[in-house]
Amino acid sequence: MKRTDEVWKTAQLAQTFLEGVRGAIPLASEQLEMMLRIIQRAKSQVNTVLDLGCGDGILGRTILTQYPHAKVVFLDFSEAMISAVKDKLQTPENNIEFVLEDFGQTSWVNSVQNFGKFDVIVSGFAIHHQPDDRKQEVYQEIYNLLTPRGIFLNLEHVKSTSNFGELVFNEMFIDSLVNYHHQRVNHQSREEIAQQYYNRPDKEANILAPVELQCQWLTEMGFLDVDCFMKVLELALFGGIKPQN
Ligand SMILES: C[S@@+](CC[C@H](N)C(=O)[O-])C[C@H]1O[C@@H](n2cnc3c(N)ncnc32)[C@H](O)[C@@H]1O
Repeated sequence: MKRTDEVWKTAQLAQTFLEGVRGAIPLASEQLEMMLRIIQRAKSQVNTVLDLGCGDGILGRTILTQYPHAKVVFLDFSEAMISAVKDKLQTPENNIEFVLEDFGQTSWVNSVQNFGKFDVIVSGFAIHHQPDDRKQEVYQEIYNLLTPRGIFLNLEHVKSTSNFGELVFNEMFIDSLVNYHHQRVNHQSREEIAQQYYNRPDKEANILAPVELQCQWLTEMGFLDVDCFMKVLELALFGGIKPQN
């Protein structure tokens, strides 16, 4: 099967996403707050973190604000994204690692194994580029990389269970893009922004799965306390905890 996710390796898409889309994601700050709240409740100590498909490292960098001494591994297969993390971290500490790797291939695990197991693994809007079989393998690989009681949280674009839900999601996202761009003195019309949204180069790379199904996979794999902790239409924060033994 032809891979559609590799469009993300281009510097142009990295720039478009980071400058024109990431900040427009509806309820983005609430999602980050919820992620931190769940991690804080699940873990009294966080020593090691993996941000899988990190982009500019927004998830890992948010965790660092609460756990500044944690070792954080930022993994992405786009060089442009890895340099964006480096720029945004400003003063890279010794405890930060960057890994240029493709988690679509099972070999990515070898590149992070030498950092030991992780207390927290987070991923944002990245795993949905994999076909469902590979998504499940990635979740199993994540499970194997966690410490006992380690937590996995996936902030993800998930599939609506109805066309109606998809329609409402698309409208909400376009409204959010319009507000975001108009605040930045980009006065494109709603129609132009909607056109760009429906024809975006990464659209074909989305292989969405319903959050209920993905939570079921995690439960069957052995994760505990599996839940969809937050969901607004197609944007969901879900995950689970690896058992002690
Ligand atoms: C939509 S962006 C999200 C970035 C970031 N996690 C966030 O929440 O803003 C998806 C990211 O996943 C990365 N990505 C997609 N597929 C990947 C793969 N197979 N291996 C490594 N990185 C991947 C892309 O390069 C991109 O940085």
